[in-house]
Amino acid sequence: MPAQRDGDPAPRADGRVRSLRNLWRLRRYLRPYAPAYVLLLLAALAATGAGLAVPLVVQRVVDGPIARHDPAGLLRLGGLTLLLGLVEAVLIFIRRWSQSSSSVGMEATIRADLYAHLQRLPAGFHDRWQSGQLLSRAISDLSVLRRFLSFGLLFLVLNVVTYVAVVILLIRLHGPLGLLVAASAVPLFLISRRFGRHYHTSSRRMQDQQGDVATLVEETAQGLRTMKAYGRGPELAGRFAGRARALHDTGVAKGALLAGASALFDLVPNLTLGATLVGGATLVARDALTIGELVAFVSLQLMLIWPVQSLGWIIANGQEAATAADRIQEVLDTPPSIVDAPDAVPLARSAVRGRLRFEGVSFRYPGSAEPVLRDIELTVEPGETLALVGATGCGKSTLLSLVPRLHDVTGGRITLDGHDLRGVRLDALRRLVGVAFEEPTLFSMSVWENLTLGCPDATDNEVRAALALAQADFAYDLPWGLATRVGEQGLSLSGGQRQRLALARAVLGRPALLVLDDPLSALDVHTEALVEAALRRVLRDTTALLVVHRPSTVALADRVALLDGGRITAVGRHGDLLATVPAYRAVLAAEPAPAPGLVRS
Ligand SMILES: Nc1ncnc2c1ncn2[C@@H]1O[C@H](COP(=O)(O)OP(=O)(O)OP(=O)(O)O)[C@@H](O)[C@H]1O
Repeated sequence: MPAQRDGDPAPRADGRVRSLRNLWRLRRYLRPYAPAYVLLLLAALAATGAGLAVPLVVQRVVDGPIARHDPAGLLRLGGLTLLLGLVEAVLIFIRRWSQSSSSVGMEATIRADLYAHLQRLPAGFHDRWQSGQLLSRAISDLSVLRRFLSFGLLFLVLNVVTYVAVVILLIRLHGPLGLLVAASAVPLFLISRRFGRHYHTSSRRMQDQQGDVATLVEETAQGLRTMKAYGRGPELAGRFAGRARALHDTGVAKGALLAGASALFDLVPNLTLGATLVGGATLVARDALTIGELVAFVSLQLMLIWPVQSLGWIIANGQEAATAADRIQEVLDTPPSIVDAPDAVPLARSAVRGRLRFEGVSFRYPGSAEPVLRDIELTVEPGETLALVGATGCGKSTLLSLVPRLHDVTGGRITLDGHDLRGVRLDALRRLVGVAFEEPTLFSMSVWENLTLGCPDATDNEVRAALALAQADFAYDLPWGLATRVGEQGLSLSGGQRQRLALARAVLGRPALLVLDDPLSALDVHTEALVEAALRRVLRDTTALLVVHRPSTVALADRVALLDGGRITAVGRHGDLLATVPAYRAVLAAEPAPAPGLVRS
């Protein structure tokens, strides 16, 4: 669910139909398992048939060998009953075995598709969606679907078949009594419809609330240190308790709905059984029915109790699965907006000189009224290093994010050696561009894997050179060297260490374009000087765009561009701008900002 829709959703009137349609759309995942499903359905139906045959054999035992005192006949029919029981047990084993392997396989395939799709979705999608909502869809919604595919769906088919078969047998045994049992389907249908409607609303609410709780737990785990430092534990605990209580209340309401429906599903077959017992006994007294037929009738009717009683659970499971399918399709139906154009070209590293041009570039975040960037005209020549300077929040990181196409421009175009970036294959573009963000994210994998993320075939020497450049040789001294697994988001490393690893990752493989967001901000003065000296060597023959906050880092750049109010208001050498542009001086030297109009454009 997008972040804006935090809280209880308001299910729309057509919600149930849409959910069921979404459940039906997942049938493509069933296809590879069709043979297994046919096998398990046949096994289940045969097992039900064997089970249904038992009361009919019992009828023959009562009316035949028992009435006629025939021990040989009793032995024969007793043996047949035993055989039927054995066959039923074997068939149930086959059903359960093939059922669990198919449903687990389907769950894994849907999860893999969901994960692959999440990766294809642009950064803008992830900005809007809470990660807990995505987590709960990938984990708990898929488990609900697995349960439905392995039990709910099967028992829905099986129970309907059992119900119809038993009713036909009952009508054949005694027409009027059989029709009485058949008539009990009417109240069952009405109860099911009403229950299904209410349960759908509750289950959607509960699954969304589970996502909200997952989001809060995830945020708390990530921001634990900030939370503790500010002593906000009790407040967050209060917020968590509120959401957990809402989830609990929905769960209780859902449970109450299921309990009410289950009681009715229990009552209807028992009332019908009472009525047929009275009617059947009367018929036996009038010799219109044999005792054996009555025993068979009642035994068969008893076989309806479980299918009807389980109806509440099956409907609940089906509704939850439909809601889960709805929530999963909401993600799968979001089209990846940043994709390869049909005629996209794969630019090879060797063919790239590295002339980067922003031509009338504008950018507005989805849902925002105002553009963050307007009419950006900027050229970075091959091998040149251009620093972007500007007040906080003026759009520097946004401008950088347009180069590897994390977002697409909403106006104008960006070209690399004259090629519009949207016409370059994404995989090629992302190999050409080395990126280090302001917040250096490391994944919970080894240092080596983190470093070679964009360059999986890097050699030992290349990695060593990148680490040396970023002054990150400390990685070799970690307990297992480069094989050391860094914790979630690299939290076991200091901010400066993480930043140096992220810088090494960006420069590894000598990309044609380097895009660095304040790459030295977390380093001490001494390390900064060392990294700067090494970086200067790399930057000599790489086109680079750097976001810079500190005057010391500006020294790395050949030219500087000042971003102000979403526009480039000055471009030039650091010394020149410092001397002639008061706004530039204000940003870098913490002088008071000049009045508008004094800025050179
Ligand atoms: N995902 C987003 N959705 C909507 N608005 C955003 C998003 N990310 C950033 N913004 C807005 O865009 C503007 C520019 O943000 P950006 O991060 O590019 O600024 P910045 O110059 O890099 O700031 P800083 O120097 O503090 O890092 C800000 O007003 C910010 O609120």
